[in-house]
Amino acid sequence: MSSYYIGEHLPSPGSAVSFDVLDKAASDNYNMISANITNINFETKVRGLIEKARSNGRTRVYIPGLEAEDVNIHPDECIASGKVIGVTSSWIELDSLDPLMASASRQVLHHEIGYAGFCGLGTLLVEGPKTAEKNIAAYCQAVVQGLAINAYLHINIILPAFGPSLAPLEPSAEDDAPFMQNSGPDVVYDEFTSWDIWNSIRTAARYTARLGLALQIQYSIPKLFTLNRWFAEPIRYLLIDSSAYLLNAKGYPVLTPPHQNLVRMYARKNPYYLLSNVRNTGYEPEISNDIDFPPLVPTTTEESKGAKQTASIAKRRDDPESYRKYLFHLLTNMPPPPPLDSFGAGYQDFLQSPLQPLADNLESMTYEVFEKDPVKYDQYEKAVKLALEDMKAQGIENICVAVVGAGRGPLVTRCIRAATNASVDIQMFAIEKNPNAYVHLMKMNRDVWDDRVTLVKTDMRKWEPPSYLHILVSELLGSFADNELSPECLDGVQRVLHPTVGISIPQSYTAHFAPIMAPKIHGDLLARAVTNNPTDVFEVPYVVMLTAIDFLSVNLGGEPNIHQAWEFKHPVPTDELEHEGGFNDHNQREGFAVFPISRRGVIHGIAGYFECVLYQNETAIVELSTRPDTIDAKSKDMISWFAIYFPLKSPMAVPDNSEAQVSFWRNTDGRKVWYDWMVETFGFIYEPTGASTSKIPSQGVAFASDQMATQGGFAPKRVQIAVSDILSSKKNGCLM
Ligand SMILES: C[S@@+](CC[C@H](N)C(=O)[O-])C[C@H]1O[C@@H](n2cnc3c(N)ncnc32)[C@H](O)[C@@H]1O
Repeated sequence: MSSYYIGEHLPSPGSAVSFDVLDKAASDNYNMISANITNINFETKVRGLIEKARSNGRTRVYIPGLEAEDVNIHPDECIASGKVIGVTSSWIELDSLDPLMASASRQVLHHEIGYAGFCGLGTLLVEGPKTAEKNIAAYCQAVVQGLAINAYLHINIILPAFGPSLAPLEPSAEDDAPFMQNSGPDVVYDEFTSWDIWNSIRTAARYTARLGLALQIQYSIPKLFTLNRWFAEPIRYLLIDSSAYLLNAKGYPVLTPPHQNLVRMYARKNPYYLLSNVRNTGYEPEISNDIDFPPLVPTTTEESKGAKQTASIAKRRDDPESYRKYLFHLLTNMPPPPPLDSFGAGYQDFLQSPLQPLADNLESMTYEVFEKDPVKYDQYEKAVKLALEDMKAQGIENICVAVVGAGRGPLVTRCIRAATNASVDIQMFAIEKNPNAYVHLMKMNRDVWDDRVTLVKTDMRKWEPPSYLHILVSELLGSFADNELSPECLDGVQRVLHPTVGISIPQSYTAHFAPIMAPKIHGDLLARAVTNNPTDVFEVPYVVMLTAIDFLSVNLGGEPNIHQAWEFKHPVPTDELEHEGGFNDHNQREGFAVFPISRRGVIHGIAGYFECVLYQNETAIVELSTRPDTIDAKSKDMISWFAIYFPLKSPMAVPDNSEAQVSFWRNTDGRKVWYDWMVETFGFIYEPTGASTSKIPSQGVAFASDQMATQGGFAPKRVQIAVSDILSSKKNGCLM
């Protein structure tokens, strides 16, 4: 059984929901229908009341509650079947600048929400504002009030994926009205206009999980950066209009390659699919100058209705099922997901506290999860083999290798295999402080390693080996490299390493960061902060499989800008380790970076990653990476680590062509380790040259600013927009 739910969107206010309607959709194999809650009768009644109030010179109107003749649905078996999604009236204008229309619309919406809840509907679709020109605040307020009417109902706002399609076609009569003076300067409609509207609504609704998106897909679809932006949002429904389809040579509806990519991309979010205008579409042959590829914007509204024709097909049969069939075919024939997606299924955007393997003893199941990684252990084996070959070439004999923090022993197995493959005899040690894992190591030694491994149950920092070690192999890395205290542990065991030829695998590791939009995670944290101390919620990092996110700073190729925060190298020079009065201060670090942001958005927090050099010689390097832009080159398909996320308490909006400066600190007092982080945002104003010569910082990619400076006689001046708190995980730091 497939888990794709495809329904038929029936937005006509005329049709009452009955088993006949459901049967009709079911006979075309649709899993559900969406239908208007109220009918044309109700619309006519309300419009009459508005006009009456207007002619009486009133600015308020009272809309009485619903009556039996006003509604399409009743609390019956149809609704109980769970196959009906309610749609509120699309003719209302919650954002109208006409107070009569706005107030009537709000009352209609609230009557419909109340009645939908009474009937037992769990989900509603609510038409979004029709343009961005009007009173978005009034729209937001009506929706937020609506959410409070029924605590269980989920509301999904219908918005087009393609922002410019919201631009008003012609000035409406209302535009002459005196209240127009409140509407401010003209709205520029661009790719993000629709997202701007959504951002206002969900911000006003405090990121509640009960508010989602029904994203409309039409013939014109946005560019990849806009699709990426929507991907970060809660797309619960994909509303695909028949106008998005073309007809193939046989007269069947198919989606264009860009539409197919869109569907495949959003399938990862598991939305419900609703197909609209698939019945009685009555296509006529039309001008076919755009038959091979869709234009970006339909030239007339007519063109956006109904499927496009190929030149060879005059008329398509009336076949509503064909739309569903095609979509189903597309969904069920997608390429298999990448390994991390299958491995992390169910963990997308799920917040976990980072492990503390030093302070806590891990359970077998946790080790078992690590051991499923198809790449990490191969990389370690390669690194150990290279190191052994290099030592052999230098004539070093009686090589001693220790895995420090051996867990259940997978790295020990790999070291033994590397030695066999490098034809080097080694003396093997396995050090583990977790007494339970140690039992498993004993079993492994007996059953797998022929008792050839010397096992020691101790904290590596206290280990006293019989002789110097040539190679210390460890895997103590967290999602931000050093956050599970690898530096502190390796410093403590470094004294056992051979002073001249001893090496550590890994040799070095680096922490990396980037500001991101993560509205889902922010919503989850807000919900947690209702019952928990906000410091414990917002001032701690989380390990998370970041999915519903958007990188706000990208390079010209669309790749995220991610910067290195700092590096640790092992072994550490002895004078650094042993200086007077040291309290682990050599493991303090700080780093900052400037991220140019060309397209507006909201910073919710900082994503963290790591890179690691396991072993490098003059000709080869073996590395690990969790950075989305380098993982494929360095350790493709590695799944052991999700990213780390450092939240901001208050989201920071950033305009087009701005910058975010992110600062990070790794702190320690000799007892524990913690991080501080802070974000500053900057915009640019332009002053005539001569008035100011303030220079944009070099990392700040000069956007329009440098061009203006040279071409138009203006110099850019960097001005601060906002500053976050300094957030600190000190209270919840890692014990050394
Ligand atoms: C992330 S696990 C890796 C386990 C195993 N090497 C693997 O790759 O599957 C880290 C291991 O190091 C151990 N460990 C952490 N700090 C230690 C210390 N100071 N001394 C000894 N073992 C330690 C933990 O108990 C844990 O078993």
